[in-house]
Order: sequence, then C-alpha cells, then structure tokens
Amino acid sequence: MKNEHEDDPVLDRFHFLVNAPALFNAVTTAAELRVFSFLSGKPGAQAEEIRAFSGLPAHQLRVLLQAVCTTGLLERRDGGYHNSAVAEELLAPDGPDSWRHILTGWKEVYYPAFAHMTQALRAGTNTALRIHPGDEPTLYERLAHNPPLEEVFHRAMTAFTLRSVDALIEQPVFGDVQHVLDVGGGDGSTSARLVARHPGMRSTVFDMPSVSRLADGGQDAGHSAGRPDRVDLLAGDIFTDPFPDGPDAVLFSHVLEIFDEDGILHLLGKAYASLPPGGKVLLYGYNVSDDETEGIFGARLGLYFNVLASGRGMAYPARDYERWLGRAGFEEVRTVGGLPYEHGLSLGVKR
Ligand SMILES: C[S@@+](CC[C@H](N)C(=O)[O-])C[C@H]1O[C@@H](n2cnc3c(N)ncnc32)[C@H](O)[C@@H]1O
Repeated sequence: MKNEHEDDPVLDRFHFLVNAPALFNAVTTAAELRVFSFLSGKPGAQAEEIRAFSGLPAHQLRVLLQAVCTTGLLERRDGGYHNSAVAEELLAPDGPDSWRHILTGWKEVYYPAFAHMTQALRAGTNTALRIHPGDEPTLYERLAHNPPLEEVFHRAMTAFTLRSVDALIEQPVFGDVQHVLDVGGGDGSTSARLVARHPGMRSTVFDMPSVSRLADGGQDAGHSAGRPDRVDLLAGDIFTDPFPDGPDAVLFSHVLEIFDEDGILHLLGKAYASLPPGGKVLLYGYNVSDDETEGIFGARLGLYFNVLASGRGMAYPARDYERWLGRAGFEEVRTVGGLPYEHGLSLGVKR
C-alpha cells in the first residue's frame, strides 16, 4: 500500500530524525577514533587499513563504517573509503575549531541530559542537573567539581565559538572600541580573536574562577593556546560582583540566552551603570526567528538550558533583546541579523 506521505519531505526528515541519535554517536565515535583524519591523509583506504589504524575489531568497524556511510559523511568507492567534502572540512582537522571537539562535548554533556527532558519541562526546572555533583543551581558552577569534564565542555564551546566568531570581530562597531569587558568570556578565545583583529583594543574577560584558570592555560588545562598581553582576566560572579569601570564596551557573547528576563535585565543594568556616556553594549549569540518557528541550533540550545544548564533561558528572538536593551536605558538599539549559525548581534549605546 502506498504511504500517503511518501512524497512529503517531512517524512524523510522524520525517518532521519528518529535514527539520528544513533548516527550522531556513530559519527562522534568515528571522529574520536580519528577515522576522518586518517582518511584525509589516506583517501581510498580499505577497511583493513582503517582497522589497523583504529584498533577496532573488524566486525565492529564494519558496523561503524556502514552507519557513517549512511549519513553521507563517508563515501565508499571501489571498496575504499573517502571523506565527503563536509567531513574533510569539519571533522578531519585537529585544530581548536574542529567539530570533533563539539561532538565530544555534546555527547558527554548535552545529550545524556536530554533523556530527562519530559521530566524537566514538566517540573519547570533543570532536573537533569542532578547527574552532576554539587548543589549549585547551574551547570557552569557544578562543572567546577569535575575539571576534566569542564575542560571538555569549554573545548567544545570554544570550537563552536571559533566557527562563528569571525562574523563578530569583523563588525564595524569595534572600530573605535578601546577596552571591551567580555562578560562570561569563557576561556578567552573570543577576546583573543578580537584583540588580534583590532590592534588598539584590550579586553577584560570576566568569568568564574575555575574558568579563568582555563583561560590562563591553567596547570592541568593545557587547551588554551596562551593568553595575549592585551587580554586581562577578572575572576568572579557576573551577578554578584561589580562590573569594573573603564571599559567603553560590554560584550555578552553566548551569555544572556542562559538566563530569564529578570537575570538579563539585571546584567544589562550593570552594563549600563558601568559604561561611560557613548559606551556600547553588544549582545552576540543565537537568535530564533521572530515568529519562533525556525532555528535548529537555537532549538537545541533552548532545550539544553532548560533541561540541564540553567533551567531557564532560550535563543531569544532579536526583538526580545532589543526590547530589553531599551528598558535598560540603551539608545540607538538595533540588530545585525543573519550571521552564520543562526547568530545575531544586538547593539545599544549609552547616551
Ligand atoms: C555559553 S558560555 C560563553 C563563553 C564565551 N563568551 C563564548 O562566546 O564562547 C557562558 C559562560 O558564562 C559563564 N558564566 C555563567 N554564569 C556565570 C556567573 N554567574 N559568573 C561568571 N561567569 C558565568 C560560564 O562559565 C561560561 O564561560
């Protein structure tokens, strides 16, 4: 019998979607085993060569390669395996912006939490946080109890940020900024790129003490490529500790979406109070569409915040950020939208 939805693209998407968790893990495993890096140096390698390199038993490798081939990321021709163009660009490289780090972070931190989604959404709070030791209310604080996982998490976040940061640092608004306060600046990767692009600029990265240690290339962190001279660190709590005077711009990159309206207005109020007249505030991150029907990266992020990270927040539409900027007192409010990976930059000026 003909399925009445046979020609419906939603059906194709549904079929892919219901198998996606297994395929996601297959691709992540292949990346962790460096299969894509190996094939980059040896295109057309046979299964036996991949087996010798990866150390997997032959049958298990056969199962894995079949799974990855179904995604299109690997191709098989004349019995040999090749990276697709996408795998070659995103998964074969080993640098700090490799998607390999992102996949491992999502596998270790995000996706285990999503098994708790129904319960967490019903409860109205991030019940999946109980997977992580500690009694603090957010994932960011609890990760301080687990330094190896905290490092995996920040390596993934940095890799993703590096993939979208060029659109931020090239914005003309930075042309006359002298000193930026990078609130929730993580391991300092965004600031490092900003000051490298703008030689007259310096930055202060304000984040939690355990994260500041990562930004400093901390003893056992080892993943920060070294902090540039024009990037300073300020360790503390962005809610309870004061924002320093001095910076003429405050940047929130991937930070406000973690919180709810009260938290966001509190942080924007602190930014406004700390800035001199003419100072700028810059909100960079994911925006779902204004009608809240589009944005798959934003969808994943909103669920992750509510199930695990903070119990609130979402990839708010740009119009929400513009409204909050106005309420905090900022003028000349506008958004540069359509940036890569569903990103936008909302801006305001203190007059
Ligand atoms: C999603 S990450 C963004 C990192 C970086 N700005 C970027 O764009 O990649 C959010 C950051 O906010 C920091 N953060 C969250 N709550 C905080 C708090 N109460 N005080 C200080 N930092 C906080 C986290 O440690 C984390 O580094």
